Amino acid sequence: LRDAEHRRASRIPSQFSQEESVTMKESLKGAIQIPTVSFNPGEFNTTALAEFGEYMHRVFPTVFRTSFIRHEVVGEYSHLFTVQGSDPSLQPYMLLAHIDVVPAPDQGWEVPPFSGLERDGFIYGRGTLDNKNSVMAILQALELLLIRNYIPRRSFFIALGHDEEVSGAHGAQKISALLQARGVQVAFVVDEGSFIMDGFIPSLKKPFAMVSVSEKGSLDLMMEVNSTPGHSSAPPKETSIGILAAAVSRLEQTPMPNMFGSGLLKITLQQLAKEFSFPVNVIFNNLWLFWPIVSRLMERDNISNALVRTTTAVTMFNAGIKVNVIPPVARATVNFRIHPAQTVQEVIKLAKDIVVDDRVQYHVLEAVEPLPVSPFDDRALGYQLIRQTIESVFPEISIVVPGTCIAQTDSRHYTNLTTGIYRFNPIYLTPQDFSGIHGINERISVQAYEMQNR
Ligand SMILES: CCCCCCCC/C=C\CCCCCCCC(=O)N[C@@H](CCCCN)C(=O)O
Ligand SMILES: [Zn+2]
Ligand SMILES: [Zn+2]
Repeated sequence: LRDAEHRRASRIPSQFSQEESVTMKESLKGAIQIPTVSFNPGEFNTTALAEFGEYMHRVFPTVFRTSFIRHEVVGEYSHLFTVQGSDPSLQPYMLLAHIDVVPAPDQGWEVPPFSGLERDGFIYGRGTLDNKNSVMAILQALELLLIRNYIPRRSFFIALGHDEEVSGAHGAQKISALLQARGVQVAFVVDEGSFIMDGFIPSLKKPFAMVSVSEKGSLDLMMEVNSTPGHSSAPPKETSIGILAAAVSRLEQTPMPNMFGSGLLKITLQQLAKEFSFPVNVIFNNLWLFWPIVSRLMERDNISNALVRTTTAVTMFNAGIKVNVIPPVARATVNFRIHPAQTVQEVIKLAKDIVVDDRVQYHVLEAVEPLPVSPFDDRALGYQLIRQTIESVFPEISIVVPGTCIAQTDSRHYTNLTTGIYRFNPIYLTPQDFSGIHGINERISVQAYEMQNR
């Protein structure tokens, strides 16, 4: 297609037809109803994952029968689509999303977490934000474009992992190795991991788009205390549970150092400065002077605190076998999210220096270093394309800033294919929405989902 024709053919109209709107939201609901839960590394709901594969064929028939799209199943349940563009001189890019979700017990939900029910303009359910919205929106947009005779100029890949929530070892890692073996290099990758932030900074009323150009590392550290079991009627002064509880409490009470001065956060705030009125704009423009006060303020809130330091979350604690038996062993697992200015080894040392108890043994279950910073200057193709796309789809958004993703994403498995790794979901997110991710009442507004399909 010539350029003008191509532009005409490839454009999705700003309004979807009534029928398209209904189809797209019903398709998302159907996806939520398939419980593709990842429980532990290597422990997935394989029946649901297989069903999800069949479901995609059913709701996106055009994607699967288009001659210039190759579909491959990788690692049994992950999916790789290669969409061949008309201009082979352009380096391809890649869109990522994941099919699996974290578990969701029914308690506390307004509607059952795998019902996909709609209430007051929202679709509820596990995966509506993390991350079946992206899986479905990417394929839905492609389906609609293909129906409108779209042929892309630039080739691209769509990689849908099935075990992101437990490591990505069977999905993303295998897809990345497969593409590397084929000699593929991509211009950039776009994954989940950031949003249009709405209400995250109290003095900023206007939402802003944050594209994550880096990602915190993580460390799952299991701490173990052993003690001699015996009759609880003649207990020792401290049990393994007591010793471990004290160690864990010291970790919780002693936050890791504030790293505000090192890293991207200063750039994020400087770029945001013009969105604020006096005096915050002056403060953000002069962080060399005001950083001590700003870094203190950021510590007050759980989300902004996660941007200034390595966080410590005690997520598992197991001990005891019977009420009248002194417990032989107590184990706790601590999940650290490592600030990009620190390393795994530094965090292990800091943890040991805080606990200072040689009765505690440490076992590293999983460790990932923080990710490098992807380019976000004027010549960075991926960043600039994402920025321009945000500005055109959301004209009311006046600023796009680079940031750091506080969670982990599958994109970390693709550093062998590109240096341009960007994390952004085109959705408005409030702090309340954020609490639904891995929490209760995860939901997406029908309107926001429709926008994600543009
Ligand atoms: C001054 C700016 C304030 C901005 C505040 C930023 C708020 C951050 C908001 C959203 C980030 C959410 C990211 C959602 C992605 C979730 C991905 C995820 O759950 N990944 C898992 C992977 C586990 C892999 C096994 N180790 C995870 O990180 O646990
Ligand atoms: Zn996710
Ligand atoms: Zn998640």
